[in-house]
Formats: sequence, C-alpha cells, structure tokens
Amino acid sequence: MPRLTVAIIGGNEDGYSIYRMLKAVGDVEILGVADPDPSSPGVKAAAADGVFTTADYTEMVRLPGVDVLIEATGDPEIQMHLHRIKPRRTSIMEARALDLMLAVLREKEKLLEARRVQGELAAILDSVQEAIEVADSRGVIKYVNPAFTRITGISERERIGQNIFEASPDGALATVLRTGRSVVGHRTKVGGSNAEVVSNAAPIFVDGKMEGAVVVFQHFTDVMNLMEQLRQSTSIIENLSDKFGQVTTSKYTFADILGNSAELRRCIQVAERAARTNSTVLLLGESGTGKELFAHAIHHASPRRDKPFIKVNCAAIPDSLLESEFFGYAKGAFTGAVKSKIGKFELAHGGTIFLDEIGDMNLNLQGKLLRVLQEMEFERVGGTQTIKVDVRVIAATNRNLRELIRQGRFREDLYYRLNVVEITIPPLRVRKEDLPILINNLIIKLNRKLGKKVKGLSKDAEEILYSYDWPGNVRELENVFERVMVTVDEEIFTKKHFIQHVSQFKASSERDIELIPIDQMEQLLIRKAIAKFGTSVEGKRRAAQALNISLATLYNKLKKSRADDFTN
Ligand SMILES: Nc1ncnc2c1ncn2[C@@H]1O[C@H](COP(=O)(O)OP(=O)(O)OP(=O)(O)O)[C@@H](O)[C@H]1O
Repeated sequence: MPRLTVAIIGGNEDGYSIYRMLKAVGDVEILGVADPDPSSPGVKAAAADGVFTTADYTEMVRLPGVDVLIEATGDPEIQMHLHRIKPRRTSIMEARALDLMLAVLREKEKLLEARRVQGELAAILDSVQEAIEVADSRGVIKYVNPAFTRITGISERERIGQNIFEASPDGALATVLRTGRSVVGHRTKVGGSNAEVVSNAAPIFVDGKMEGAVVVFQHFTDVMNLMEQLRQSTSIIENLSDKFGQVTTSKYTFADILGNSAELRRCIQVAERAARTNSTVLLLGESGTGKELFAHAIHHASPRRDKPFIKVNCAAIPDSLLESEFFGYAKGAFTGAVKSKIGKFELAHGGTIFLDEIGDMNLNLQGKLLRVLQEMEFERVGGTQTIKVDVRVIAATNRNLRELIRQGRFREDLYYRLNVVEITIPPLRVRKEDLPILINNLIIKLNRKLGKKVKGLSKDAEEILYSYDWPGNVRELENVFERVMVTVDEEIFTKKHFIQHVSQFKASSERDIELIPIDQMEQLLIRKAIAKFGTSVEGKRRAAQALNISLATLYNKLKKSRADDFTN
C-alpha cells in the first residue's frame, strides 16, 4: 500500500503530539518538521530520529512528493501563505482539523494499548495453575482458561456459551451471581465433570453494577496436599523455634570454681576426670556450695561442650508438669495441648541434662526417669512414637538421699544409677581457707558491677567473717557482700558494716535469742521474709535471697510447712 507522506509545520506542543502519533502509524511517512525555534520539542524529536528539520516552513512545500502539509502553528497568515505556494497535489490540514485528528488518533492509541493489555492478561490467565471461569450477569459463561480444562476435562468450546445456572447451579459462580457476594473455600463438584474442587468466587462490578462473576478453583486433592505440606512445615518451624528459645549451653568452666582448700581441689580433680567420660555424675552438698557451678564446668570440659546444656529444677516444677517437662507431650495429649511440645531430654540430645534438686522428685517419675537412664528412650506424654536420645546426666541435691531411701521416698535403684561418680562438695565452714580468694573475687566483680572502689576489709571485718559458719555457703557470702556493697560507700569495710547489714551476725554475735526448735525458727524466718517481700514470684525470689536459700528450696519449705497462706 502506498505510503502517505506528510510534513509538519510547527514544532510546538501540538506539532510534537501529532509527530509522535503519526510516527506510530505504520503507513504514514513524516518527511520533515519546520519551526524557527530549533529547541521546540517537535524539531528536537524529529532531529533525534534523523527526520529533516528546518527553520523555514516554505521548504516543507518544496519537499518532493509531500501529500499532506500539517499546519500546527495556528497562524492564519502562514495558513494563507501555504495555500498560495503549495503544489496542487498537496493537501493542507489546518490547526482546527488537527484537534479532530488528534482525538481520533488518541482513541486508536488507547485501543492498541487495550489490545496489548488484553493479550498480556490472556497469557497470564492461560499459564496459571488454578482454573478460572468467568460468566456475565445472566450466567452466560464467557471465559475459561486451560487449567479449567485440565482440571475438569471440559473443553473451552464445550463450556463457553453455556449458562452457569444450568451447567453448575450449586457452584460458587452461580452462588455469587445469585447473591452478589463473594464465596470463599466453597467445596463442590464441577457440573458436567467428576472433579471435586475448592473454589473462591467474586462478583465483577463495573460502575457499581454487577456485570458478572469470576471463580478460581483448584482440585480438592491438590489443596489437601498443599495443606498437609503447610501443616508439616508449620510444625517443623514451631518445633525449631521452640527448641531455639530453650536450648542453653554451659556458662561456667573449672576456672570459675575458686578455692584452694584440699577438700575442694579433690572434688575438682574427680569432676575433671569424670568430665572426659560419659558417666552419670551425682553432685551432693549443702545449698549454695556450688553444685550447679560444677555441673556447668563438667559439661564445658566434656566432649559435649558444643552441644546443649539443659537444666531442669525438679523442685521448682509442680509434680503434675514435671513429666511433660522431661519428655514433652504430643498434640492433644491433654486439654490445652494444641500443639506438641519438645521435652528437656530431647532438647539436651547430644549434650548434658542437669537434674537439679533430684531428691525432690516424686516416686512415680523416679521410675520413669530410671527407664530413660537405662534405655535412653522414651515417649512423649500422650505420644506413641519412641524417641531415642544420647544425653549425659548430671544430677544434684542438697538432701540426704540415703535417708530418703530409708524413708521410702527415693528409689534405691535410681540412686545407684545416678551415683556412678559421686562428688560431695564440702560446705564453706570446713574450708574457710577458701574465703580470701572468694572474697577478693567478689569485691572485684561487684566493684565492676556496681561502679564502686572497695579496696578490702579491716581486720575486725575479716575476723567476724571468718568466725561465721556460712550456713548458706558461697551463695550466702555473695549475697552478704552484694548487700553491703550496695549500701556502704567506703573503700574499706569494717565489722560494723557487716553487723549492720547481716542480721545473722547480730543474732549470733550480739543478741541473745530464745532457744526454740530449729524447724520452728526456720518457719518464723520464712514467714518474716514472705511478709516483708510479698507472695509474688519476685517477692519469693527476694525472700529466698534474703534467707540465703535457693528459690527451689524456699518452695520446698513452703510446701512442707503446709503454709498455704504463703502460697499464691
Ligand atoms: N567455689 C566457688 N567459686 C566461685 N563461686 C562459687 C563457688 N561455689 C559456689 N559459687 C557461687 O555461689 C552461688 C551458688 O552456687 P550454686 O548455685 O552452684 O550452688 P548449689 O550448690 O547448686 O546451690 P543449690 O543447692 O541451692 O541449688 C553461685 O553464684 C556460684 O557461682
């Protein structure tokens, strides 16, 4: 088809617009653009495209073979002049006609854009995995994609043109057209096929009027498979994040155990030797002597050091929860078990489990623990799958296990299982030569922590500290120093500071107290501490600290005294 040749006079906005649009029209050739201003957008665009440009519009008239001169300046004088000088075969399109032409061209451009978008959409809809079906407001099916045919076995030719109210009257699409409301997760059989699907459908509104509806669906088994995969992934993630939050490792090494007394050195020696093996260790000793410190150090010096070190305080967890704490529970094991939970033995796999206050565990659980120690396998509470673990066990207690066995409160067989290596850490009162190094270290540590400059102790302070029996052992020593260092702002501590801040010293050295049975005295002190600090968990923690006993021991004593009024 012969090309229509045009020349544009005027490179301003109008000239530029028409230049751009004509450029996009296939069968029009632009021969030149004229404008006295070389920086006008029309002239610049033409020059960039290699199209002839000039400042003199009369040159356009002389261009050989030009069919149409487009006059875009709007200047009547130029228009008249052009009419006079143009060759006969050349037409002139004037500025007024331009608007009409531009409008027509813009419409064409929009149409082309719409076709392009339609093409792209069709390509997308053709490639999605879910089936798509569209019907107009009367229910006439207008579109189905290839996935529709793949899932239902119904071809596009068969389906398009049918009415959805006849083809699938109970389906999501018909429901949406009937109600005007979206449908989510609708499970149905596609009419005319055996495909069971899960669909989502929504109305299509144009200018507030429902023009039709669209449904997207998947094969039911695909959805079920996806849900199963999702469920499995969620459970893996939950387990991992559960585990991540709970796994701990050892915090102390043998270097953190201070003291040069022969008694303590002997314990350290045995513990170091035991660390190199997998043997179960039973740590005995009064409260605050450093049993937990030893457990950390043993794990740290063992080949398991990079694996978890998991502590379970058997006295702090109610009997009813201890079993699931140890072994975890399966989903649905009891009301409230909405998901499964990993237990401490599983968490400790590859590493060490530290069973603190083992003497406080109930007999029933002692039996279960014995089985795990023997076989290293167990089931989660409410679960059926046997879980095998490789865990090194360190147990500790400040109770007299032999006495508990005699009373029938501790299983003898468990005792022998646990005490493969038995280490009894001596109380501080029998190794007072460890006091200087412990005190020095405490002062350095607390100076740093509290921003103080304490240098040491006066002679009389040393005397009183050395003459005291430290029933709460190293923990008590730590608490006494922290209390004094928080409240006293002096570089050298004297006897008076300790007497003032440590009621036990007053009791033993300055005041006569009435003699009453020890257990009654203990209850009195516990009542006093609870009354002072309150019955909240934090209050109990502070009470235990003031009494120089562990929180677990406090709970125990509360339990034993049946002092229900103390407990929450
Ligand atoms: N030899 C030691 N050197 C340095 N610090 C020690 C030593 N012994 C104990 N401690 C410190 O004393 C505090 C109490 O120690 P730990 O908790 O290990 O005692 P425990 O015997 O496990 O007590 P409980 O039986 O009450 O649980 C801790 O802060 C610990 O770091």
